[in-house]
Amino acid sequence: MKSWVVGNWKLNPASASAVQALVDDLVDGVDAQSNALQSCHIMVAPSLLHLSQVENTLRTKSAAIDLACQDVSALSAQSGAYTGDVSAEQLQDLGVQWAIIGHSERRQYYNEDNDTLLKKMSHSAAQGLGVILCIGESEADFEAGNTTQVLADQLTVIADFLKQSEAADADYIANKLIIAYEPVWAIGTGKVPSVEEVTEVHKFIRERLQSFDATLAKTPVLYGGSVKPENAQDFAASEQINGVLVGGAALKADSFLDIAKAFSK
Ligand SMILES: O=C(CO)COP(=O)(O)O
Repeated sequence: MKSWVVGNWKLNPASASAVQALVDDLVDGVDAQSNALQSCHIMVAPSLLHLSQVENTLRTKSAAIDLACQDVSALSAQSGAYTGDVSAEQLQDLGVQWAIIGHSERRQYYNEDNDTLLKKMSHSAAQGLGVILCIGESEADFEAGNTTQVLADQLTVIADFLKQSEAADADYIANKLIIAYEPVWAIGTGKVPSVEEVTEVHKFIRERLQSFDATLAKTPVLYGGSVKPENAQDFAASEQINGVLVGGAALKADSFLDIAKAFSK
């Protein structure tokens, strides 16, 4: 299975010129190192404001980089009277292939819960937009030994989605779903769980997914939280870790592509 290395740019960079410099560096880097990167899917998720600019560059320079948005409307799959929202249909029309949903920062600052995420997932599926569902426990839950309980609850979004979806969605479920395990306490902190801990958690996630539907046995499960070029090799060594969701280290083309090389095995 090809690995996935996804850069979540969050609310960065601050200017369109800095976005352009980053995407240009990425495209040049991917082109120059295409052999070293061939067994790795590379994806970036710029802010909504910069999606169009990045899409334009990726299309015209034809780099092998997928495009994701960091969020999608829960209110409608199409256009409508929803001030401030961006729909799955609009994103798909722009050439965006994936939506990140359920990131812990959105759960924390926008109170996104399982009901909201089920709507976001359903709208994405209706428009053929792939979904990267982020899950992860807080530090308090980690300390209390509640990790698997928290993850099991967050994964019910998938079970609920499957219950309401039709047989026609089988292809979507098999090819357009990615899970990203991001322990909240590891995001932006420099603290990382051990590879063994992540491996165990990923096994648990995979078992849960398979209990929902056998086709989910092959769903990629990524790790996220303080991934850097210095630790990427360690995570890449685990068969259970199918790639990474990178924040801070994705904001420089060199460090992001060094991580991608570690996963291109
Ligand atoms: O939240 C993350 C990616 O979605 C991880 O962020 P950092 O890599 O900056 O810890």
